[in-house]
Amino acid sequence: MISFTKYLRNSCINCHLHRSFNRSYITNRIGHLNGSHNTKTDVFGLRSNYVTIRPNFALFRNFKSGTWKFYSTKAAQSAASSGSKGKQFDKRAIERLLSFAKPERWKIFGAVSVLVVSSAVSMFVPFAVGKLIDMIGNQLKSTSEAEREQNQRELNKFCGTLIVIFIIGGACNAARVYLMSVAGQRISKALREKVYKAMIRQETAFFDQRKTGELLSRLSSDTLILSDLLSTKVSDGLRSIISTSAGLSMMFFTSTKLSFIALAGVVPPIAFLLVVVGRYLRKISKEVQGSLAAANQVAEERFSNIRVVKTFGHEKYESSLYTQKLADLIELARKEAKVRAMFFGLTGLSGNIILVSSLYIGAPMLIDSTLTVGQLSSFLLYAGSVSLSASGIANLYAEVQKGLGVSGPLFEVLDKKPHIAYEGGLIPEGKPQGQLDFSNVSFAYPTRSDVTVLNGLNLTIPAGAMTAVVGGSGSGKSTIASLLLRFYDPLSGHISFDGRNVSELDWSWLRKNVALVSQEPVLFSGSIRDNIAYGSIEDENFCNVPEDDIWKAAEIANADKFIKALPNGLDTVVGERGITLSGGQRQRVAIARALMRDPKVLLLDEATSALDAESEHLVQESLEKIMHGRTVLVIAHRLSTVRNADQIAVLENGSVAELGSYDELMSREGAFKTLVRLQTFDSS
Ligand SMILES: Nc1ncnc2c1ncn2[C@@H]1O[C@H](COP(=O)(O)OP(=O)(O)OP(=O)(O)O)[C@@H](O)[C@H]1O
Repeated sequence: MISFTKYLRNSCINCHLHRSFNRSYITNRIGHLNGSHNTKTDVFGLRSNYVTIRPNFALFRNFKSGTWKFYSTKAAQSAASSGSKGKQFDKRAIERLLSFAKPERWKIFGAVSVLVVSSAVSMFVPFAVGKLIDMIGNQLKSTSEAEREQNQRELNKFCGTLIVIFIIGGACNAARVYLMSVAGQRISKALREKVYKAMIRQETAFFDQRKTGELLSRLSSDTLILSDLLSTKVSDGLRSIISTSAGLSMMFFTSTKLSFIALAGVVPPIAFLLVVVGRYLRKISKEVQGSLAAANQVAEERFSNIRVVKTFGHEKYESSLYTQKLADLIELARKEAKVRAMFFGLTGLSGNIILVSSLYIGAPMLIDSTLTVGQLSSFLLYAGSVSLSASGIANLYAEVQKGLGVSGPLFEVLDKKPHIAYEGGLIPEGKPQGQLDFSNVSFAYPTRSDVTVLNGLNLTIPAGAMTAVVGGSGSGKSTIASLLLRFYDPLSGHISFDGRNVSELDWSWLRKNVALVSQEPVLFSGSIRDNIAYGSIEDENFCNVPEDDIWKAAEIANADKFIKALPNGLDTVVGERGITLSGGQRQRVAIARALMRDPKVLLLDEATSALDAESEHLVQESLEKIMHGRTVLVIAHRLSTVRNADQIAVLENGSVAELGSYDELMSREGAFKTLVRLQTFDSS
């Protein structure tokens, strides 16, 4: 892998992506063709990414097997245009889609069984109508009273049988709809569960690279399209297939000659259209979903930051932005509608052509008595029903193409293995001490890989002591906390906890022992009780956390008094992101939440910087109470807060420029003193 990376770096000198090539870039989607960016990663229609390393060759990586292969780019492109590998992808994708329906197989089997019965009943109708017409004709032609009575008895008997058959058909139809919609709901639930699970386990970089609206769209609308396809659409499609086959058989049974003539001119062009339009619909459906996700993204982001919108009075602008996104969506939907309309118009036209030509050719057959009026009527009704159900098949085909278009991005999420393993890893025995070491750590954010944030950083954070990290804005102070929590992994070097590389440690063990209280803590929209209990490690569902423990944490965090003063106490609902609490109250609830797990290491990302003097005092007091016996790393944005630190590290150009106590650093003419001077000057 390393030699390959170097090879790419050397061969793609114009491209910054390849210059900063690393494993995650290869596994993420990059497509370069002949030196230029090409975002069409699915050249083979397979789950593979490719990069061109010479004008005539492309390198592919198969997502599933993880293997790399060389292909000539020509072969790759012709394979893509011929769609040969695309068919392989279709087959695999369809198999995979069907596997989602597998747990509901008995419901689907039941639905298909009743579907066969209800379709048989529907197909019986034209035959019955033809027979009724002929029976009524015989009745009219009856010459004697006895013959008329006999014909009437037969007619009554036939009508009675018909009613029973129709009741059975109706009941079967109702059962089919019920079973399929229940199955659809359950498939949708299972799909959403799977996708949500896959998403939430991804590393932080995954969320940096994607927008919330896009993820929500995948979760809600894409899964709905697929479950609808696997239940209702498949069931309707099957009904159409059965009706078409039965209708065609009955047409041939009624008159072979008439069937051949009527169908020959219509079926081939329709079949051709079906394929062309289906492929187009698939492409456009993917675009429609993408556009819908973009519109959702705008709404989601604006609603969750509604105060910013209100502060700047940009309601009008935001409305027009959303309207613009909807206009993009409508434009695509209009294209889709046009193709669908053309297609269904043509299928309708073909149905009418079949009807008229059958009448035109059938009339002489009535005259020479090779066909009765009843038979011709049955034939016409069968032809009508075939043309209707054929458009049902076309619809199924279109829906399958749409589903395939949607399934690609969804499968991508399901298949994506998080770079940072969620489970497994080492769980050290005994009580942790809490010593942290950064050894030669270099780091760049995955979304901005060409900007080095930490550059060979070395820092030891002794157990049980307080270390402060200071530095200019954007110098990487908060990044240190993110790396300690393994939101990201360093590009090189390593971070250890009690001498053990954190990348080897069990993730949840690490999270139990390292807690973060950040500048602007976010609470969830439940009650204060729920929010504090969220920090507990004793109870997985946080419902049975003892109230005493919650009060104890609240007391240490100086939150107990304000909670008691609220009419609903611990059960006060805090609103989305804790919006109904003041900044200081939110901060103290967040401290109580962190305390619930009694962490050995406490990361304080300037927890008091956003507060007024009184709140700051309360929060500071609570922090001092909880620091004892823990390793504390304070990420300080204001230098006045670091006087009590055992050591202060000054960050500059991604590494530690100075290290020492407050007095030591102030006695030198160094980076820290310059920072203090700047800040004193600023504040004066
Ligand atoms: N998720 C991210 N993706 C890409 N770049 C990021 C991300 N978070 C931070 N950065 C960049 O990394 C650099 C260091 O950011 P960091 O938040 O660690 O700085 P800081 O020292 O804590 O700054 P401040 O004191 O202003 O909070 C900045 O240039 C910032 O723009």
